[in-house]
Amino acid sequence: MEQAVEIEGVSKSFGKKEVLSDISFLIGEGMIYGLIGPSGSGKTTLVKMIVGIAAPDAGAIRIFGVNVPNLELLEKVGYMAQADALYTELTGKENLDFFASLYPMKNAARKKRIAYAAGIVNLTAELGKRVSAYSGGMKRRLSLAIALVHNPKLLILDEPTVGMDPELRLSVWTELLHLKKEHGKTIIITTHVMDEAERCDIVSLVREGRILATGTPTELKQAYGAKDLEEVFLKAGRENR
Ligand SMILES: Nc1ncnc2c1ncn2[C@@H]1O[C@H](COP(=O)(O)OP(=O)(O)OP(=O)(O)O)[C@@H](O)[C@H]1O
Repeated sequence: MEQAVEIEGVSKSFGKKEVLSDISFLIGEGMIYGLIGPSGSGKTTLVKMIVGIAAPDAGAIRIFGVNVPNLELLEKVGYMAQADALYTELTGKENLDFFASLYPMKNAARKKRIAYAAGIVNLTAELGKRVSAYSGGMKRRLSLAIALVHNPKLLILDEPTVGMDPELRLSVWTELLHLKKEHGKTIIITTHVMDEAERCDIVSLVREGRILATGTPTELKQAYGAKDLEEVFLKAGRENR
């Protein structure tokens, strides 16, 4: 299997506080890879370094064999940050148009991608409204559509379903699974929600800047004799104290 992402010995400190400590792992192409961990464990910092918007103090990250950061990767990566970066005075459609225009796409293709991305997050009917009138969940949905709009090979989603109702969460997950299965996309997702972690092919449990354990949800549950990933997390955490 080709590696979509290679992370080698990555560390990061803010001042005296080490928030990531010698992290290494590989993400195979076509995987849904979950980074699971409590608030403050370092998931967002790690994700920002994979995207190339923060630099590690030590170590290296490669995406599709290319060292991060590299402009060549912009087209290949879709990133949904935890805080929505939207133009609130513009409509949803104008936001999508703007972000899509940053990538080389013909007009007709751009329109098609915008319609597709808006449909996935069930925002088609609201695209004409200004974002300042959107709810928190709608903003999250628009951010996800923006991450998808240029048809990237690698999607990096930082807590994408926060603020979404269960029905929409389910439909987003259905679409993520479809993107993986039918289009071979690689998806990295951070979450606190354990039933979302269960849907990932591989999960890494992150705590205090370290990876406690990595495996398929089934492997992890077997290895720790646990009934669910929550229990795996608790047991792995105790072992590492
Ligand atoms: N720019 C920064 N300056 C100083 N400290 C930071 C900065 N960014 C993150 N941190 C610290 O790094 C640690 C890890 O934060 P990070 O946001 O990566 O965690 P997280 O696992 O994504 O948490 P959450 O799920 O709440 O977003 C925290 O202690 C945080 O306070």
